[in-house]
Amino acid sequence: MTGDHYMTQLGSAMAGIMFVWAIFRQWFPQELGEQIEKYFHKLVSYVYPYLQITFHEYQGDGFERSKAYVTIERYLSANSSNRAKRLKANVIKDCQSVVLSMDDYEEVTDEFKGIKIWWTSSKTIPQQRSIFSYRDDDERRYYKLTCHRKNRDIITKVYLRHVFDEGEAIAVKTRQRKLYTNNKSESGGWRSKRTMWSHIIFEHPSTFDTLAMDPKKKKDILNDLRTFSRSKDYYKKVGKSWKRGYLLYGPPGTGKSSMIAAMANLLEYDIYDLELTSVKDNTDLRKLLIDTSSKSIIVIEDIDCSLDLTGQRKEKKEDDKGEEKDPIAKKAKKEKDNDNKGSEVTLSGLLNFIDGLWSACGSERLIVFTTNYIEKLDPALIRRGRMDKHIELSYCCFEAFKVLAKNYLDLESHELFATISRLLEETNMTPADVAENLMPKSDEENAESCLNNLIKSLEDAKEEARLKAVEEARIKAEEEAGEKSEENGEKVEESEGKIGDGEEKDDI
Ligand SMILES: Nc1ncnc2c1ncn2[C@@H]1O[C@H](COP(=O)(O)OP(=O)(O)OP(=O)(O)O)[C@@H](O)[C@H]1O
Repeated sequence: MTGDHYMTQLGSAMAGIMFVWAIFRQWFPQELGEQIEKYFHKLVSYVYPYLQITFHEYQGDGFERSKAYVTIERYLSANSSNRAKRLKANVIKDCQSVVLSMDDYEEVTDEFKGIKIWWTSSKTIPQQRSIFSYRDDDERRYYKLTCHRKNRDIITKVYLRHVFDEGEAIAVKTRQRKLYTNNKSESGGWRSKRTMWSHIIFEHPSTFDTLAMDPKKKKDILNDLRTFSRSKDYYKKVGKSWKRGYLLYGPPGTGKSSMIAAMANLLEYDIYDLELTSVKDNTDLRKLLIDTSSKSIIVIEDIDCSLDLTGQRKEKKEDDKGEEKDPIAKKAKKEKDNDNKGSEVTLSGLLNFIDGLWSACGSERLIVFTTNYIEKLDPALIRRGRMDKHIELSYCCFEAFKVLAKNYLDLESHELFATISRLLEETNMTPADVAENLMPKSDEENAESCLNNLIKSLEDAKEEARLKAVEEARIKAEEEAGEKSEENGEKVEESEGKIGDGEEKDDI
């Protein structure tokens, strides 16, 4: 019999004796009972110098699994399950991977700073239960930690912290990331209708490797993001909440959404895609903010179109039919009106959302605004400190094209690259359009034909731009000519007027 096994057996025997004693204790006079207990505990501590800590899967009447239990489960799965003889398999991430954990009544050992720790998995089964009422979820599982009592302090203060930290780190690595969006909740009638987050699994393939942009700019953004994610202590030291604002601006199709996905993939954050027009008012906005988690990116796309944030509300359409008499129809109309009523979020509400007191709840968050028209935004909204980094995503340059050629055609160089480089300098084309041209449309197309397609499109775009410029110049010239002839006309009238005046004078 091994020492470990002896320890477990002895532990079980002690627990058994305690159980029997609890039944018979009532038959003993109180003083005698206390004496027996005192000496029994002395005996236990003499023959059984171990400390045991139990972590139950469910606590009290709770329906949610205890966080400590789940974290320990993850820690043991990663650290000790290879030593357990019987394992349970849990499939995660849509059948993409399997996580193994200890099966019931298994025991594994762990070592921490030279100290041995035993972990056992067990379960309690309710006593009164008919065969028909048996359900697997009636069982209540628990983990039991056993260690030598002399190590009590280091185990309770240091080892358990280590287990929880490691378990949480594993959770971050293995969790399925989510893409949230806000919808109006239908429950509770129109009075309590408020926006709530709903989510799907986030699986966007965009990364900084696939993002086509100036490499220097890309490196700068990567450094900024990595520094941010490592700066928990720094933010605490300077007294700032741990969040950072990014403003992404540029024409449609230059990669703003792709960059947000790449950011989330780099930092392993969730995304909250906030549709401001569906947010009822500032209170609703605050509630949504409170419901976001740490390690996330809160995105407001096309912020310039989201709301009229200058303080003016869109005029409510008047119903021409007049007051509704029927109470049911009246209520339905009221509900409809309420639904159609535009968002009442104001600029100050949004500013509060970004950097007010409430914005500090939760931490490690990026707030990203995107716009096609930076000049339309209120300066207060995008000043540094709120939107810490302004990133312009622009038309495709040659360096960005090289990334796309590598992604789409597996090409690092080609004799046509020189022509493409010249044309990209002369013409504005978005990375989205370049990518579309590089994508083979049939089995007959190869890398060279795709490059030729791109060249043709660039030449067409160049010609289109030339014709547009000529047309604009013509219109401008016509306008100027019109203005001049108007001016001349006025001058002639003026001078005729003067002559007229003179004639009148002469007549007098
Ligand atoms: N910089 C880029 N790098 C790689 N792919 C890009 C880039 N820009 C655009 N694309 C491609 O074009 C598609 C559209 O780009 P994306 O939605 O990111 O642009 P956007 O700037 O967010 O546009 P919008 O302002 O209309 O929302 C993407 O799916 C991607 O395939």
